[in-house]
Amino acid sequence: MTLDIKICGLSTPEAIRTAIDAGASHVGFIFFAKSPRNVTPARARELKIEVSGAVKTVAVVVDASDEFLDEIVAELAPDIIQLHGKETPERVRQVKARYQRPVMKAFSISEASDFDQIGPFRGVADRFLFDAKPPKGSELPGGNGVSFDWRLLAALDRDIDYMLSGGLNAANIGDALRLSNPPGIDISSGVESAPGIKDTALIEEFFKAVRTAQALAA
Ligand SMILES: O=C(O)c1ccccc1NCC(=O)[C@H](O)[C@H](O)COP(=O)(O)O
Repeated sequence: MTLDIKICGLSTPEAIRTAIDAGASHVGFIFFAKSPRNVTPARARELKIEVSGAVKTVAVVVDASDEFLDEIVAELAPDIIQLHGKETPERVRQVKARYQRPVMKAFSISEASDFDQIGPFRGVADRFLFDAKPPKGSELPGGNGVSFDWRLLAALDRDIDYMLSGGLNAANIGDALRLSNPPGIDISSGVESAPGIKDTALIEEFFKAVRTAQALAA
């Protein structure tokens, strides 16, 4: 099975090129004003020029209005919309219908019972993204660099398609893959030198660690 790898919160052409050259399958753009990774729809359109081949663009939004999503879709034309707020199954349905694109719904996980939330979204969202619960006081629902217990994923139905997210980095991705064997992984702050600043050496190091872990598992 091919492992999908999403590098999220990209905001420079250099970081996008590095991520794609290293083997990213997905690149994510954050549309959330409070985030250090925030980009405007117009900036995302410029950055998309760097995205080549089969690499998919992901628009990450938090409880976004139709007006804002209209602008993002008009500018970026993302392949996937990632809903990272408190969107309901009905809202996921609306977004899919209005924009005719797959939706990845994010959930915060800290214990096994947190997976109960996904029930009403099964067959509605195209994919899930399982992220860690934000630390107390964080203004960001994602991009916090914290992990949850990856062993919890072992209890999930095998037909659930998801990306593992939250606090991944070159040092821990080997353990994460070994313990959860996910269909996809997602990383943001683990390849940054400071909040919102992607580091090309850390991106390359992350992919190297992924490839090493895959070779060991083969
Ligand atoms: O990254 C952000 O700033 C962000 C802000 C608001 C909503 C979602 C956000 N990130 C979504 C992602 O998909 C991140 O890659 C994910 O939370 C993992 O981040 P990290 O723990 O830093 O690897």
